[in-house]
Amino acid sequence: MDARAAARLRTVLGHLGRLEPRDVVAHPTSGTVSPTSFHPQQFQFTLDNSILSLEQRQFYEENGYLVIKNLVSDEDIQRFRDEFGKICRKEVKLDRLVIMKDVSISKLQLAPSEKVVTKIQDFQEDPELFRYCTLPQILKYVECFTGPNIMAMHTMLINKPPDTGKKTSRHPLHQDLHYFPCGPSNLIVCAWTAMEHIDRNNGCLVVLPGTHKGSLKPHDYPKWEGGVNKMYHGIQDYDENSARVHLVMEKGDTVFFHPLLIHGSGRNKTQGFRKVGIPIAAPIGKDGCVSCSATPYGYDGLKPKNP
Ligand SMILES: CCCC(=O)SCCNC(=O)CCNC(=O)[C@H](O)C(C)(C)COP(=O)(O)OP(=O)(O)OC[C@H]1O[C@@H](n2cnc3c(N)ncnc32)[C@H](O)[C@@H]1OP(=O)(O)O
Ligand SMILES: Nc1ncnc2c1ncn2[C@@H]1O[C@H](COP(=O)(O)OP(=O)(O)OP(=O)(O)O)[C@@H](O)[C@H]1O
Ligand SMILES: O=C(O)CCC(=O)C(=O)O
Ligand SMILES: [Fe+2]
Ligand SMILES: [Mg+2]
Repeated sequence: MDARAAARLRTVLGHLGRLEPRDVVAHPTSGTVSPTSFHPQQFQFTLDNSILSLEQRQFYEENGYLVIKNLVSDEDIQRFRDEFGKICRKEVKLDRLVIMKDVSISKLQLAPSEKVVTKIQDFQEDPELFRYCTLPQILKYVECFTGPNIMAMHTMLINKPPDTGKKTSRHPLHQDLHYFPCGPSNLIVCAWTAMEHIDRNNGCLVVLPGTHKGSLKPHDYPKWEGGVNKMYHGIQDYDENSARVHLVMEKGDTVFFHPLLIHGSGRNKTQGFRKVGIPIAAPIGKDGCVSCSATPYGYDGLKPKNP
C-alpha cells in the first residue's frame, strides 16, 4: 500500500492524561489492571482516557452508543453543506467518490442537484469535507474507542430525501461491521453528526441499546414492497422485543456508536433533505486495519496529520 493509499490520520491530540487509580481498569487488549482498585471495573468497549466521565463510559459500555451534544459548530456544518452542494451540482468532481440516488428515482434522468443525491461515500479526497474527520473535538472522542493512531476507514454524507411514499428512504436495521471485515470490533467506532435538527419526522437514527454485546448477524435485503436501496441490507432475525430508541438530535450533536450496535433510520416524512455526516474510524495497523490483512473499505487518499 503506497503512502497515498495508506490513508493515515494521526490524531492532533497529545498524550491522554493518566486516570486516577480508582478509574484505572482492565482492558482486554491492554491487560492494564489497577493494583489499587478494590472493585476493579471491567471495561470492554472503551479505552482508558481522561475525556469520558465514568458515567459516559459506563453508558457506552452498557448501551453501545454515546451522544455528545453540540460538538460541531454551525459554521463548520455550513461549510460542509456548501461543499456537498457543489459536489451534487458537479462543480467539484472527485474520482473515487460514490454518489447514490434513492432507488425510487434512480432510473429518472434528473439534472444534477442536491435533490437527487441521497448519499455520498468515500469523500476522503475532498479536503473541505475531510476536515470533518480531522476536527479535534471529534478525534478527541474517537480516540477513547480506537486509541491514538486513527484512520477513517469509511466516510459518508447522507442526504435522506423526502420519502416518495414507497418508504425507500428508510435504512433497515443493520450492523456496520457487516460492511467491514475488520477488527477488533471494539476498537472501531462510528461518529454520526446531525447537520440539522433530526427527529422521527425526518428519519432519525434508531438504535437497539446493548446489541453491541452480541455477534454479527446475517444480513440480507429486506423484502419491502417499495424497493430497497443497493447495499441497504438489514438483519433478518433480530429480537422484535428489543427496545428501540429514537435518537432526537440537534444540529452539531454527534453520536458515537459501536460497529455491532444494531441501528437503522426511519423514513423522512418532511419535504426537507435530512443531512448527517459520518466517518467510521479504526486504529491504524500494519496494512491499515489493525488485525485483518484486507484493505479496509474506502481506505485511501487520506493524509497523515502532523503528529
Ligand atoms: C456502514 C456503511 C454502510 C455502507 O457503507 S453501504 C455499502 C457501501 N456502499 C456501496 O456499496 C455503494 C452502493 N452504491 C453503488 O454501488 C452505486 O451508487 C449504484 C447504486 C450502483 C449507482 O451507481 P451509478 O453507476 O452511479 O448509477 P447508475 O445511475 O448508472 O445506475 C446503475 C444501476 O444501478 C441502479 N441503481 C441506482 N441507484 C440505485 C439504488 N439506490 N438502489 C438500487 N439500484 C440503484 C440503476 O437503476 C441502474 O440500474 P440498471 O443498470 O439501469 O438496471
Ligand atoms: N418491527 C420491525 N421490523 C423490521 N424493521 C423494523 C421494525 N420496526 C422498525 N424497523 C425498521 O427500523 C427503521 C426505523 O424504524 P422507524 O419505526 O423509526 O421508522 P418508520 O417506520 O419509517 O417511521 P415511523 O415509525 O416513525 O412512522 C426502519 O428502517 C424500519 O424499517
Ligand atoms: O443516518 C442514517 O440513515 C443511517 C445510516 C447508516 O446507518 C449507514 O449508512 O450505515
Ligand atoms: Fe449504519
Ligand atoms: Mg415505524
